Amino acid sequence: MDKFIITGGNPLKGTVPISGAKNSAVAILPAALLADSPSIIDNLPDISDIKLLSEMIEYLGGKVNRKGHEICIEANGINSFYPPPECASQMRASYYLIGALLSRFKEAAIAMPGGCNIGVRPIDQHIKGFEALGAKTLIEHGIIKIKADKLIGNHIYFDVVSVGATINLMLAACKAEGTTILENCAKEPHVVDVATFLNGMGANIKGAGTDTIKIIGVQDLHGCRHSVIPDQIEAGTYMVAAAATGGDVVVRGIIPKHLEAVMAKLIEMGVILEEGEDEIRVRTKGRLKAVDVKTLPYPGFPTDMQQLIAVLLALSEGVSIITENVYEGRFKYLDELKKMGVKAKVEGRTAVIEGVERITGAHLVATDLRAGAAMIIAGLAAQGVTEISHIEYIERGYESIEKKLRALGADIKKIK
Ligand SMILES: CC(=O)N[C@H]1[C@@H](OP(=O)(O)OP(=O)(O)OC[C@H]2O[C@@H](n3ccc(=O)[nH]c3=O)[C@H](O)[C@@H]2O)O[C@H](CO)[C@@H](O)[C@@H]1O
Ligand SMILES: C=C(OP(=O)(O)O)C(=O)O
Repeated sequence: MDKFIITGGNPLKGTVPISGAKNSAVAILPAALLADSPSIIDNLPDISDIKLLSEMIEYLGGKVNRKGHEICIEANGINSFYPPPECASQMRASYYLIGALLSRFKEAAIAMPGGCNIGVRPIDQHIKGFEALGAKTLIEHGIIKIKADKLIGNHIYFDVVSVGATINLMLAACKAEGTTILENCAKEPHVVDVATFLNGMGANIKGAGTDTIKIIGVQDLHGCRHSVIPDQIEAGTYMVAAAATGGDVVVRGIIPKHLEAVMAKLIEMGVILEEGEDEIRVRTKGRLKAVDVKTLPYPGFPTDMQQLIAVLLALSEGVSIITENVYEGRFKYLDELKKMGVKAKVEGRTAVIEGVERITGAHLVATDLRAGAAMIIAGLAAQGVTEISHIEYIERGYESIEKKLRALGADIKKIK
């Protein structure tokens, strides 16, 4: 089992390139299965979720050819609709194979998705949507079996704002007969990115990025070229790491607009930000101030940044309150951080964090992707040595994190 060993105390300095967005890329690969000719996707992040998804597509009979950050996907050879359950259950985004296979082949059988253990993560809204298009579903022995004679457009209202359900229904509806209207949709940048890719393939999707998406079904989709948008959560991670270590870092290759909620909170804390066209410079002067944070769907403060900003709040002056509105189980990591001297109390969906002046290195277990990244930031800001195990969670979503941090002057190494 690999571990990260971090000796804290070095302020991060320099420029860090941001990779393609995990949550966009994991939907775009399944979307490519809808086309009857190859698609070429670039700016693909080199992360384990993408490797696993590529393996599942190959297992189904698709051709996947990856060179660095570019991948070519050809789906005409697909002859199985049953990805290995042990793979599908390892990651959240395997649920996009349901929408994609249903759309093109009218059939799929997929293990219930896994992903970060951050609370209850049902997929009832996905299933409600598929059924509204005419599919029949059966869940047996942990496998979702879904079939349709044909898919017919419908009016679907989501009871909760869900990224996964919004994207999955775009996948399922874009080749359905007639028009589908999706209401109460997620508006995250990755929803827009997937719609852009599908429209590039010949789909007719309007309104992605707003509450209502209209999809007029088309018969055929063709492959196209697409570049994945930058990962705003990876960018936010390095921004917080820069601030937590009192560094001076330029986060480059990003879309600053996607980070507005994160920037607003950092500015409120006293972080100095300079925004360029595709970059943000992050610096600090003196101790940061405590602030309250409430997570919300986009354009609100992203839940995926909650664990990361918590480390900064833990080192700030005063008491901060975090309200986690998306996942009720996303505070487990605070128990690990307490080993470093972090002061926090959790009650339901609220965490009260009392800022301390210093934290100290400890042996920590990464409990999920962002928890692991938060532990890295804490280790970089702490006095002494921090050891983090179960880093496979971190590698699900961060490309070469230790190399990028080392290039910024961090003392971090990966050991077997
Ligand atoms: C692969 C991927 O893109 N993962 C992201 C995606 O996860 P994911 O797509 O799983 O998250 P959703 O947006 O669907 O979940 C939002 C909320 O809706 C609830 N819900 C969701 C679907 C459903 O059918 N029923 C239901 O009740 C969930 O329990 C949660 O409380 O969006 C989350 C919210 O921004 C992010 O934290 C994840 O990083
Ligand atoms: C929760 C996350 O990922 P996933 O939905 O893939 O588990 C995340 O990216 O923070």
